[in-house]
Amino acid sequence: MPADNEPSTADTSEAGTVETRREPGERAKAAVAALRTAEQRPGGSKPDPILVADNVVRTFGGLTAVDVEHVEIQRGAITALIGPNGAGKTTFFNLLTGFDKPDSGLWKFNGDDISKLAPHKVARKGMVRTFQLTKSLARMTVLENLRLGASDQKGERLWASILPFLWMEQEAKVTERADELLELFNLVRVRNDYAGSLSGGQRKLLEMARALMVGPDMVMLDEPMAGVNPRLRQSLNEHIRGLREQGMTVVFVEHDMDVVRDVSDWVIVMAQGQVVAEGPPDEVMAQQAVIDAYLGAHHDAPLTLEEEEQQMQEAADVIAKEEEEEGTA
Ligand SMILES: Nc1ncnc2c1ncn2[C@@H]1O[C@H](COP(=O)(O)OP(=O)(O)OP(=O)(O)O)[C@@H](O)[C@H]1O
Repeated sequence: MPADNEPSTADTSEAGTVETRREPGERAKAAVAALRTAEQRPGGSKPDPILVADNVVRTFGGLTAVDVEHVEIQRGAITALIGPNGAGKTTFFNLLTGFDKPDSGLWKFNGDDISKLAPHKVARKGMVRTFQLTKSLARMTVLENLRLGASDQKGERLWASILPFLWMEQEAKVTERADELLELFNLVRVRNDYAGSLSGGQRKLLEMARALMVGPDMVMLDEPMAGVNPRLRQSLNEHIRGLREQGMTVVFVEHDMDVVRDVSDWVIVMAQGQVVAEGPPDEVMAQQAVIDAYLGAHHDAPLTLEEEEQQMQEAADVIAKEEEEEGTA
């Protein structure tokens, strides 16, 4: 966990374990408080940035999907990345986490240049992401999915072949960590169920839990609420805040402005590949230019997963009815 990676003043204090446990939460409060003094302009500097990106450009043929001159992410805070469809948010996520290659650009995480690293190496540095459409493997159990999330931690094939006892110890630790996360995300009951049998919301929780298997410093969530029913949304919100309380930095892409207002400490607005506004949620969302750019482009927003599922169900019902009528004709 990040709390273990970072220097802890409480470890050397006389306050003992209670103080040690409380410390990440206090660090989170300090990080959020420090943001109040941050510059409210695109590319503005942050008091304690964990990620700094410069001149990140990605083109697809003639289309410039991302053209970010400079952006900084405050350590220990929750930053929302918003913007109309096609603004470049997911592409920017893909670039930062090594899932796509830029035309140009340099970004540093915890001071290290990670701009040319493959995704698993980025994860080892402490930066992990989840995907807009969940990537959990349907034919594997929930526990197996989690264990897979840790598979980049060590060269386990090497351990397995040379030092089977150490490998088994590592395996036991991975399962222990998985069980902790199952508890935290209320997934204990479905531990041995196939991931494919989970609801949309439970899959989002699994995806988030899987990202945490490597003990990251920063988590990037791509549309964590998409396809999640309203009942589970509140619980997901709390989980996102919980990541901050544990000392993690969170960046998330979200279209639902209520969620953004509710969860984020800072908002970065992208449009046409560029960062066009930054600031605390209420201030940013009150800007007319942001409202126009955002709402204007949402008239033709794609369907949510729920809407898509509903449409598919309706289509299936129509087909079934037609087949039934053909059969009786
Ligand atoms: N692999 C690709 N090939 C060609 N064009 C792409 C590719 N990936 C993204 N794009 C284009 O780049 C632009 C930015 O897309 P991106 O998915 O990053 O936007 P976004 O802000 O995440 O949108 P949304 O909110 O709809 O997810 C869009 O015009 C998109 O069509």
